[in-house]
Amino acid sequence: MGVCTSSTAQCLPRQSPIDIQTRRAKYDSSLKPLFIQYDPNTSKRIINVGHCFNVEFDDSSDRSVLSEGPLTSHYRLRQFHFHWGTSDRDGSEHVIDGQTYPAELHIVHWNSQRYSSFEEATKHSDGLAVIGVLLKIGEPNPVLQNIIDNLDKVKTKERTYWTYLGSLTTSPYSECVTWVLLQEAITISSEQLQHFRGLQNEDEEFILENHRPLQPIEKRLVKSSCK
Ligand SMILES: NS(=O)(=O)c1cc(F)cc(F)c1
Ligand SMILES: [Zn+2]
Repeated sequence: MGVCTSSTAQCLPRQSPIDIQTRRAKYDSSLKPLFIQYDPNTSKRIINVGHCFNVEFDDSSDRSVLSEGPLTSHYRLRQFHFHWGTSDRDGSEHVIDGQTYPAELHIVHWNSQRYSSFEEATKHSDGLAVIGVLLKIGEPNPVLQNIIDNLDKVKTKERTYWTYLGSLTTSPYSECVTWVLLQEAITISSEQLQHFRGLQNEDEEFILENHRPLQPIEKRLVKSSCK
């Protein structure tokens, strides 16, 4: 069945982002640790896509992959990007117990085990896996400063996470994403974050914010990898 890009009779909508109500998240002992293997040499370029900037990767082979966790296939790294707000008070897309964060990193992967391309994968309910990392204001983050060369430092040890079935948070909002939201935020300084708001879109207007409003959780269950 193809994915829904809006609520239709056949399927309850599974839109993103959502408010993660941690007390309602259910511990699932079958959830395995994430397996993240990134080769920084697969990074290609930074491109301004109008509403944000994407750091793109060479996804012509499985050199940078995500598997395990809630996933039953291996997913190939495609790009990462950020969402932010007009001030440090909000900007993240996901919200934790009603708490917004100043920004959110999305590391986008597509199911290269089952599909032949990113574009094809977005048409299927198990097509993408996006790691969401919340950013909080704190010390300047050297990794963010050089995130391209240090992507593998973003992965790492036993990270605990929430996971749920959702969608792209920008048009066409395809319901093709298994979301894996890390429970530990990383820091970014207010000055580093200010650089994001200096980006301009195709009309040379500053991109002051680019986060989508919260979407209804409907009947979905958020699972947690830890008690
Ligand atoms: N923001 S998001 O991670 O859901 C996303 C990822 C993507 F590859 C394409 C999109 F349009 C949106
Ligand atoms: Zn995103």
